[in-house]
Amino acid sequence: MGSAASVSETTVPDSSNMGSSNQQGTTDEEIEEMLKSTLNTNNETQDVNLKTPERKPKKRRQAPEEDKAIETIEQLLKDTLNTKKQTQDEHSFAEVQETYPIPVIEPVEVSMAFDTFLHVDGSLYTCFTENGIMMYFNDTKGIVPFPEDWYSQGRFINGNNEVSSKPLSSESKQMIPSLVEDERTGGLYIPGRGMVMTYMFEDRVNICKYFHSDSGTWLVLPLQWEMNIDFIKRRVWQVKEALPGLVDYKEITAALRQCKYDADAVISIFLSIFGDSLLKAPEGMENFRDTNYFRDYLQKEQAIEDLKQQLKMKCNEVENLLLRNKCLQKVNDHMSEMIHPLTQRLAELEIDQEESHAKIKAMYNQRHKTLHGKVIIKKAGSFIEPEILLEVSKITRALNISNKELSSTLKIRFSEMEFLMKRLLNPVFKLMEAALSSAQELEDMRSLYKKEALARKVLYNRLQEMCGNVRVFCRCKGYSPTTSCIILPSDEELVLMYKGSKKKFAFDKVYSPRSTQEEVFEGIRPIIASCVDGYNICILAYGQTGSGKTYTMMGSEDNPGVSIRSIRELLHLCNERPMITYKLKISMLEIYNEKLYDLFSKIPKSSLEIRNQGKTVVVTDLTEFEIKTEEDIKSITRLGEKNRRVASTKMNISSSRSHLVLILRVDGTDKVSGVKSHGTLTLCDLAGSERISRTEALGQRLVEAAAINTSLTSLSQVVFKAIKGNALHVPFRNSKLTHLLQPGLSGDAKACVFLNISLDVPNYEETITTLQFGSSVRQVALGKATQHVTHNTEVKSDN
Ligand SMILES: Nc1ncnc2c1ncn2[C@@H]1O[C@H](COP(=O)(O)OP(=O)(O)OP(=O)(O)O)[C@@H](O)[C@H]1O
Repeated sequence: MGSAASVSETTVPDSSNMGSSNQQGTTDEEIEEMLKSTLNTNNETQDVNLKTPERKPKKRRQAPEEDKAIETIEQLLKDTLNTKKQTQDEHSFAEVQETYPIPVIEPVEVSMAFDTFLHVDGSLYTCFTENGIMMYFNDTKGIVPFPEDWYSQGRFINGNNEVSSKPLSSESKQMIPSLVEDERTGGLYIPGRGMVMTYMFEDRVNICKYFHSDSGTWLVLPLQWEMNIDFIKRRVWQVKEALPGLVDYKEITAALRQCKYDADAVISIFLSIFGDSLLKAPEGMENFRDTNYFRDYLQKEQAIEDLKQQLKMKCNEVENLLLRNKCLQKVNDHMSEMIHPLTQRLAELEIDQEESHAKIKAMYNQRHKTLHGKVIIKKAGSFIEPEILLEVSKITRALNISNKELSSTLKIRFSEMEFLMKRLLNPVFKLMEAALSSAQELEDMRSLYKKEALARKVLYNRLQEMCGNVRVFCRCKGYSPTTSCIILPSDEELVLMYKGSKKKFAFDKVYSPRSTQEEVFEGIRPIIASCVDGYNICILAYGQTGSGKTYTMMGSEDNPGVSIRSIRELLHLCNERPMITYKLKISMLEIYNEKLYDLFSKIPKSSLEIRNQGKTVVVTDLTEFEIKTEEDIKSITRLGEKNRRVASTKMNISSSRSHLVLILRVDGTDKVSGVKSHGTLTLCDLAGSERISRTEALGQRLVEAAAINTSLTSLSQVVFKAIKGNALHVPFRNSKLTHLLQPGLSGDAKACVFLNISLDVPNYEETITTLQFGSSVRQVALGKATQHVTHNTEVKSDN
């Protein structure tokens, strides 16, 4: 804003006028800088004067004293600087002053009164009165007379912010001296405005600062920047709206800053200064008259921002639409692909339809022609209504279509099947070839198997033959070192000592009293296997009562004997040969008093008859049970033992007085070769062999003993001796026992005899009898064993 000021010679800078900070402690550099700036200011003033030639003479003319004073100061400063350069000393300004004291210039009351003229167009001019003529500083022309017509086009403002249509300087002269005396008064040349007086007012204002991150401090915001703050913008706009005559936003912002950003205060100040002239916009600045301009600008800015957002959204939408379009394009392509065959089909159908129409038309025409002879047809009763004809034609068409579709589907299916058949044919051929070769292989293996099986049997029996068809084992019971009469020097020898004499016996195996049931069974296990191959086997236990025959043959449930183990072994062997189907049948009988009793019979004591059937013997009505499992063995033997007649004697109350015979028939059929085999295992627990005199039997017991003796004597003296002597006739029928055992004791069988003896001296007589029996049996050669096999259901036996 313009301000009235007076400049006198006293305002020339000196130490006292440089501001409080320059009074003390100012360095020489600072002083030098200050002096230079003062000089520059003067130079600038001169420059300005040079630039504005009109002004120069006026200034000289107006203030020769001032020029003189300036020259003096200039000279003084130059001298000071020169001296400083010469001495090169860093003396303080005070020292310099001391050395070169500045001459005191008496203040001359030469003052100029400046007024600021504010033109309605918003321009500010500095005016002053020279020789009664109002002059002003023109930026281009320099100092020129104040135009008369401007008086009505603006207002004068003095230092007290008083506004008038006439210059006020003369009126405000009274206050100038007071300002001149004040330390806070200063002068400043403003290009285009001239020399202005400045005064440091103390006032409290709001200051808009910004944070300077480099220095970390708050700095005052430059005016130009401050104008861009929304808060300021709104207030500027408020002022501008109220005073359209104001065109300088910077000026308004500065005023706002001074008035603590109170827009109303600024408006009132401007109004008080410039009056009503600011209420309308200056000519040529109509745009500013539009009070809504600023608001519009803000609104437009906002609108632009909104539009930008909308544009962004639209862009996104367009992008989405493009994507969708792409997808739709794909769908469209796909549909087009699908439509193509359909269109073709439609064209075909249309052709069909046309053909059908033509046919119908032809038929209709035909019918039309026939209608002329309607009477005749009607009479003939064969007239067809056109509607029916049309319906029939429709159905025919539909049928034709479905027929075509069906035939095309069938064609496709046929081609598919043909393709599949072609693919399958190869593997099928390969499979057939493989099956044929497998069948061949199977056949080869079968014949090989037959050969192998036959060879195995032949070899096995050869081995058995080499071992002998009759084997005698001796099993001893009860041993006491004091009372024993027997010594066992080896596994196959036995020495009987009595009254100083020694008798040595040799058998296939001698089992000591410590031998277990398992060990005893192991001795006959190889012979049992022959039964499965179709041989007759006979196992006997011979010995006096209580010598352990029943123990050896039957044993107990927990510790079974030879019979039970043999049946188990047979069962096991049968199951081991899956290529042969076996049937294992068991019967149990006893021979008591030369009579046979079926121990499985439901009617006890029924006597059985023995009949010869060729080379074999058959017991009539003998009960047989099939054995499939071990459980069967247990339950069946339990049943037999239950029925067994047991009579007690003096020597052994649990001793049996009958011969117990178990007969097992093993019938096998080879699944591969069809060969059938028939083997028999006869297990016999003979009755006690003791002498009658020792048992002291009487009555019934004596009859029993006599029967037992008969059968045993027959067994030892008749059968084995006969075999040994190669007699032409063997009297098997002398006793029921030898008759029943005939198949197992004949030349084609294999026999095992267990001699059960007691080692105690009191049993010496009976023991030696048993051992002699065994020895005589061992001498028997049974001849070559014969296998009972049937080839192709034909029975072959070479007895
Ligand atoms: N080797 C042995 N080890 C242990 N105990 C045995 C042996 N031999 C037989 N015995 C036992 O001796 C007793 C008589 O045996 P066992 O009944 O077998 O004789 P036996 O010759 O069958 O008589 P019998 O002719 O009167 O039937 C039985 O209690 C039996 O358990």
